[in-house]
Amino acid sequence: MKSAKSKTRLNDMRTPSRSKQNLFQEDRDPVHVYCRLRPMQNENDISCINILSPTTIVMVPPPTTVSYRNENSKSMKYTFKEVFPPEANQQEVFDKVAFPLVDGLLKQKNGLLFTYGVTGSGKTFTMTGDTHNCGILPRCLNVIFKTINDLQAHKYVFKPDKMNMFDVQSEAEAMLERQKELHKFKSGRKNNSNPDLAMSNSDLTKIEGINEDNQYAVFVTYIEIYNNSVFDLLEDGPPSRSLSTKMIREDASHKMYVHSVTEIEVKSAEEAFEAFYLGLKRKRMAHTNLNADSSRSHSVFTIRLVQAPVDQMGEAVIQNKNSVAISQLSLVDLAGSERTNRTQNTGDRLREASNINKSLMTLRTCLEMLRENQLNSAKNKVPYRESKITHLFKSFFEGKGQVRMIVCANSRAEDYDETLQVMRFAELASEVEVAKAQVNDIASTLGLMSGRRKANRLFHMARDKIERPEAKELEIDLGLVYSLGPDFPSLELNSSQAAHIIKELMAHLEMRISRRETLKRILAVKDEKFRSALLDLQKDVLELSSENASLNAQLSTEKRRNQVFEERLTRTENEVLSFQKKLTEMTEYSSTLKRDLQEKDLLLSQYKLDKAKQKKLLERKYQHKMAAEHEKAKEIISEKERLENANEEKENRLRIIENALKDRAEKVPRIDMGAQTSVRDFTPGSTPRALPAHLLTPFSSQSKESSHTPRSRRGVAVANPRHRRSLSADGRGWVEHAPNKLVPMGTVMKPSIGNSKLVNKLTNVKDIANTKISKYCLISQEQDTDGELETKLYKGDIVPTCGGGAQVIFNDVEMLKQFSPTKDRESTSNRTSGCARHSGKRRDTACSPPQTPSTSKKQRDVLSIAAF
Ligand SMILES: Nc1ncnc2c1ncn2[C@@H]1O[C@H](COP(=O)(O)OP(=O)(O)OP(=O)(O)O)[C@@H](O)[C@H]1O
Repeated sequence: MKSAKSKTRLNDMRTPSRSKQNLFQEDRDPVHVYCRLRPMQNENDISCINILSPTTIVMVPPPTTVSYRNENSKSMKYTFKEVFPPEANQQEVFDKVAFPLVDGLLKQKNGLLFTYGVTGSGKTFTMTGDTHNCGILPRCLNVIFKTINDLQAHKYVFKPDKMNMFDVQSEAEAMLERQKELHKFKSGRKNNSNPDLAMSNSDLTKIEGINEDNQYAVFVTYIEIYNNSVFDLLEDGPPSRSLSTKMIREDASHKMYVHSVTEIEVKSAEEAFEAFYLGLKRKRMAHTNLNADSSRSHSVFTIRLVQAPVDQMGEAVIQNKNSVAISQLSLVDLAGSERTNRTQNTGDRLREASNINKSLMTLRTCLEMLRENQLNSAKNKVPYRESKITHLFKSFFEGKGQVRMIVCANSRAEDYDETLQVMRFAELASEVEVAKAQVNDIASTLGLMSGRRKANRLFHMARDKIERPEAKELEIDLGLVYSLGPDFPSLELNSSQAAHIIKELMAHLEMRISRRETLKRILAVKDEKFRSALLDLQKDVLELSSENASLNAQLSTEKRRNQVFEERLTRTENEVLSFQKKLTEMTEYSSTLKRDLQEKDLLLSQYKLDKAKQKKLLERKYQHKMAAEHEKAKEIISEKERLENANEEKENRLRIIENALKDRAEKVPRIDMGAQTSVRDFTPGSTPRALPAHLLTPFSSQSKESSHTPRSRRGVAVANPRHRRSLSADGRGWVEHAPNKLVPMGTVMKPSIGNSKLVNKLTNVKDIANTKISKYCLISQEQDTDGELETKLYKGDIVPTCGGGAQVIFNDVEMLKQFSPTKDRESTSNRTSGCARHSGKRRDTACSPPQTPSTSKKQRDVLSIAAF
């Protein structure tokens, strides 16, 4: 539904804003942006890009895309220099986009062409092509070599000086290098032709109007920018070797270049393409090592055309470095932009993707800044250095030349969101302007006439004609130049005037003799001159050769120094790079630590808040408890007073009974004194046999003692039958209540109750409201403050209640603890003072903890009364 709606809303379409201000100045050219749509992979795919005109497309957001949701389903219109439909072939694209750049290259203008787009949109196809459809790169090479075919300088006449410029070598030096190369060539060279890529043989276009008085040479470099590091793909060595990183530097004319990159001089399109394929193989190998594929890096193939005028004779290149003109065409296949969350990349792939996106982002920022500066005459610093690709492009955007961009797009719906970003980038790029290149006619500045090469060619043709066999028939009399005079007069003596003939002959001979003398003198003079000139020359030669030797020595010293400086510079640059890397890592690490610290601070403050809350809660609880304890204490004191009063009353009554018994005993005659035991003979622990059991309570002895000695709980406790273990489990019925499973402690003294009923839960009142059961014991195990396991037995009497239930009156607590005999004896002895020890293990009874008697009593009195 929504999709149909969006397709009908062409009214909503908007043309991207473009300020025309200052755009078409005479000396500036905008970046030409072309759009190429690739064919759909599947017939069923729905296209989201429609071509409105040869220069305009409309992007219709499919309903599944983020843009559809965020931007109110608006269709977007984008305008380009030209739009290539899916049916457009490689030749068309080359003719419209790259041919003008090649034309410029041959006429000393720099050019940059880059393909940009989402992964799989056809960038590599457009730039390189495949087996049957060769791309822009091979076509450019073809046209270049087709044009300069006869005008090429001999190999090694131009030699890179490693500072992005070229030296001009003499023919002899160049020949020497050629011979060296021939030797290398013989010793083994591999065929680098590629079965997957094709060179176009059909393209026989030749560019007209180039300077025929120049000699040309073509050099190629091939680099890739992977994870923001530059690698030389034509570096010497086997393809499997890992590549070293290169620096980007600025040359004397402020052009950016890759320092110490391998620059190969190529003499044919095939040779150039072979170099390209060698680099491609290297790239694939390097990426296989990194477990990645080719689209994960930006690759830059640069063609540098070097040209210099020939001399006056039209024969050889002028041996002057300043007369060399260099132009370059960089063909850039940018890595595909992609959304990392769509591709679900992780690890190395995620790092690659983020580096690609970062560099494309920097490119975008640079273009934005440039446009801003150009539109508002501002001087904002363009951040070229933030990424290697923009750093390398700096000379194109800031220098002079032509910049072309092909936006490759896949019209399928899945790519819509990313393609939209690409289109926005393209829109931005088309608003940037680049200064037009100016051509310098070096020959005219050197005062050379045009047509030198042509004249030289004609001269050679004429000489060839002269050297042909038919030319040998021509008679050229060189004898006249050095003759001693005219021919001899007639010597025939056949008349009377013979004397006259003799005179003439004599005169002729005298003239010849004098001429001979003159010639001899001239010869001698010339001979002398020649000799002295030869001597001078020899002297000069000697001087020059010694000078040459010293200059050579100086040169080699300088070269060595230069090399040392170069090495030092490279080392320093590497160090700077590694320091920068470290700095970035450390900055990242420090920001991670800061984040951690902040998180921990937050946690700590949260923890402190919680603690404060807890403390307040505990304080409130403590206050409530204390209040309750005060109340309880008051109740206990009053209960105690009541019990003491009752006790006193009982004692009084006992005393009365005792007195009465005494009186009776005195009155009754003694029958068997041995069988009777007097009350006075009662000692704690013994059982008076003659008295009724209910009278032989501790109270009797206690009361007796109390009349003589001050009351002491400790004394009582020793004799208290309740503290004897044998009585812990007397013959009465017990309810043993163990809510939790007991941990076996392996003690000698185990809580063991004979006549007992074991319950885990007290849910049934019949468990205790039973006439056979009168005692209750609650068993609990817990850790004490030292972490030792402590078993407590809370004992009490079961008293039936009037409602038919029962209540337990707790009256005793037994504790069982274990200590290691080796554990901190002193502290243990302090802690266990007043406690019994049994072969390293200790058993406490209810009064065992070091308490004052009153505290102990209090503890017993405080025992709660539980009703069931
Ligand atoms: N115009 C076209 N005509 C025919 N096939 C094409 C066209 N464009 C692209 N293709 C095919 O689409 C596939 C992907 O293209 P290509 O490798 O050029 O994409 P890419 O944009 O370079 O991707 P990456 O960024 O991942 O390198 C290739 O198989 C290519 O042959």
